[in-house]
Amino acid sequence: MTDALKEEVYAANMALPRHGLVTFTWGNVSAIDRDRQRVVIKPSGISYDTMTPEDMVVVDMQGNVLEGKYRPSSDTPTHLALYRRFAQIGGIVHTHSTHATAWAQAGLSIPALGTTHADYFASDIPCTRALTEEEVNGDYELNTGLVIADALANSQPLHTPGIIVYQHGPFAWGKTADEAVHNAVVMEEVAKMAWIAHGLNPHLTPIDSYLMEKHFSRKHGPHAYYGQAK
Ligand SMILES: O=C(CO)[C@@H](O)[C@@H](O)COP(=O)(O)O
Repeated sequence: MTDALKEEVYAANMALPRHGLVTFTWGNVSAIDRDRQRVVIKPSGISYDTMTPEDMVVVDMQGNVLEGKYRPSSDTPTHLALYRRFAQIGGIVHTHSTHATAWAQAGLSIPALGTTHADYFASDIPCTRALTEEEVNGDYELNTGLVIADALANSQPLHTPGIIVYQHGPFAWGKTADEAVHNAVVMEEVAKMAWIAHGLNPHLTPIDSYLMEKHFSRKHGPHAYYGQAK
């Protein structure tokens, strides 16, 4: 595996504590080398304080370790399920960032309420359904990826590059690991803004579709975004 991708994934993982998105060893970032069908991901349970680029783990698309002295992140099957389903995705982030996780625990999608949201996400940030007892007791991480993929089935995943898994937490993605981290930071910020806005005005309404279209299209080009009421 080229060391460049390990360096990129290492730098993206180190951005998680820097942006306050993780505590202890929570969270993980990966990136895919689609030409070689390999994924580089954070090692499981290793402190960000001591982590190095050489600690990044390289796995094949079935999750077999190809390089690395540590176990790959416990969420590796979730990352792989998304890479297999969505060819546009190049990097994935999972965190337990406080406000996005709170919306996940409440079972509520993060509503699109303003232009900060609309600059990055073309709709509400959906909350998945609950996993069934069988899905939880089976391969939980793989089933989490499949539930996310099903929730995104009718959308362009780079138009809303994030989702919250019910009673678990946020996953974000992008064309690169760095873009995925950027989207994860924005997701946490708009989750916090939406929580505060709801407290200020429980009767607030979603962003108007023409304002959503104006902002998202300005950054991402014309698109048929989806999901907004009105
Ligand atoms: O969500 C969880 C655990 O619930 C994991 O993302 C978190 O503990 C990080 O695990 P890894 O260190 O990536 O194996």
